[in-house]
Amino acid sequence: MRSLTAGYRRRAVLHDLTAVVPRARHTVVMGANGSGKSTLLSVFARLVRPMSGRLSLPARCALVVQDGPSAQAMPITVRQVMAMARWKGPWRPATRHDRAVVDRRLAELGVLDLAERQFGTLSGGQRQRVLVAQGLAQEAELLLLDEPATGVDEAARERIREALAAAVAQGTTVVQATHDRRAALDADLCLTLEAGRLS
Ligand SMILES: Nc1ncnc2c1ncn2[C@@H]1O[C@H](COP(=O)(O)OP(=O)(O)OP(=O)(O)O)[C@@H](O)[C@H]1O
Repeated sequence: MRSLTAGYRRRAVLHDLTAVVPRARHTVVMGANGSGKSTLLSVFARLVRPMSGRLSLPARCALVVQDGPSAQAMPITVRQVMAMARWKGPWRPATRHDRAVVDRRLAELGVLDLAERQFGTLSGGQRQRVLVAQGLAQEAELLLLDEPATGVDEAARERIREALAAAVAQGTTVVQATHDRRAALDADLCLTLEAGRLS
């Protein structure tokens, strides 16, 4: 991104950001509440359009949003949440390969045994792991995660760390917004936002 400015309606939240996010590496975005981390991920996910500046993005990206009431209210099973990750259109049913990818990702995050459960009945940490598995199952070039380790215990956090490291080793570019200093230490690059500017 070069001289990137973005925000909502006419109000800029991110100001004049210039940085290179390295391909097939793990980048973390840190900063205080309201500094613009989620907004930056939304720009990368093409949900928020830049007001000015330049941005070059890979074709396919996946976004793991923060768990919240709307996710919990979905009346669907974990397996159906995962099916969304592999959805290719109404006339293209899931293949054996799709099912294998889903099972592998659920197992990787330690939640395969929850596959038939209603998503909304899981604990917060279990839902969070399913959402990370859903992001990974999309096999996108760019994987964006908004505070994926919020509310998860140390063992689950470790699973998420390992799963993201494995994805990076396989060529995925991972960008993660986090308040977790440990995640920042493990990352290849740390972008720090202060009131919408890179510091
Ligand atoms: N949909 C929206 N419409 C208008 N303003 C928004 C919207 N989303 C975020 N903002 C504003 O943009 C600014 C940055 O918010 P953002 O959610 O990007 O910060 P953050 O660093 O992710 O915060 P947190 O650590 O609390 O998740 C805040 O002032 C916020 O009020």
